[in-house]
Amino acid sequence: MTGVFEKISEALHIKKHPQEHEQKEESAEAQSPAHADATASASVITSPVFDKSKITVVFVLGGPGAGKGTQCANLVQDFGFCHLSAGDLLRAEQNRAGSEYGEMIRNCIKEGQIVPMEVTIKLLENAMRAALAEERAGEGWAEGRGRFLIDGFPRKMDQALKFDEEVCESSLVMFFTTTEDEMLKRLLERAKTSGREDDNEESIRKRFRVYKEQTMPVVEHYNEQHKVVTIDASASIEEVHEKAKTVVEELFKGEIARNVTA
Ligand SMILES: Nc1ncnc2c1ncn2[C@@H]1O[C@H](COP(=O)(O)OP(=O)(O)OP(=O)(O)O)[C@@H](O)[C@H]1O
Ligand SMILES: O=c1ccn([C@@H]2O[C@H](COP(=O)(O)O)[C@@H](O)[C@H]2O)c(=O)[nH]1
Repeated sequence: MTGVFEKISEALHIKKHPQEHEQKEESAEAQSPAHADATASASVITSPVFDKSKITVVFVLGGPGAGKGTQCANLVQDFGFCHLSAGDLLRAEQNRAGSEYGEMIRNCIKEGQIVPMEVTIKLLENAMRAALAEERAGEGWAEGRGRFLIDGFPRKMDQALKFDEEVCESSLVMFFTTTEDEMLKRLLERAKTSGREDDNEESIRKRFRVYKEQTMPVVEHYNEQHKVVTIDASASIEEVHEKAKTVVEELFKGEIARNVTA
């Protein structure tokens, strides 16, 4: 029987990477799909696709409109990150001709609901592979290394657990906070030009509710792992940027203080 992940990979036109799970592929047994399903259900320890010692993953969380995307764009300029917005990847998949998930993604986004994790995680994994295959120049990208800002993900506990275990263990969570009133104001302003189907007051209220109910437990989870740096995003874009930049500088120097407010 083909696993859910394999079915989604096929549907998303995702090819298996030659380096993926090298140890598993060396084993003749592991080449049998039946065996793969059996081992998955037996919860045999799996190793992540990407090695944390080479690949830095920083999750960027915060409420809708807190300014995650804005700050990620700044940090790309500063540190040469590859910025992957889970929402952008889902919107691209929604609009991809022939996608069997298009309609489902559109509905979820409009309702502020979370798309089933298999889809989002496969899109992220695929985008990470593509970025690594580019063999980018610049700091942090030599010899199979890479640095990723994963924006607006994980939104739900199942995503967090699966990504860390099977794709790449995250190094840090940057958590941008401001008030709901401020986020609403920013999103309604963005709505004038964004063209996003969920930038309207009804969808925004739903997104706020999902954020509180499903994403806040993710922040709590990483807090328990001492991985969270909270950044007050109420200030100007440049002031928030300065704080975020310092956090990343400290991360790369190995001097970061965890579970702090920057
Ligand atoms: N510090 C800030 N002060 C004022 N406006 C801001 C600030 N940061 C971002 N904005 C503006 O607020 C809007 C939302 O920002 P952005 O798109 O970065 O948020 P986001 O957290 O990525 O939102 P979403 O989760 O909905 O994608 C944008 O129009 C942006 O220009
Ligand atoms: O992991 C994710 C991330 C996003 N979504 C859906 O996309 C929209 C928009 O996300 P933005 O980060 O604001 O661009 C979000 O409301 C969810 O519906 C998701 O399902 N899973």
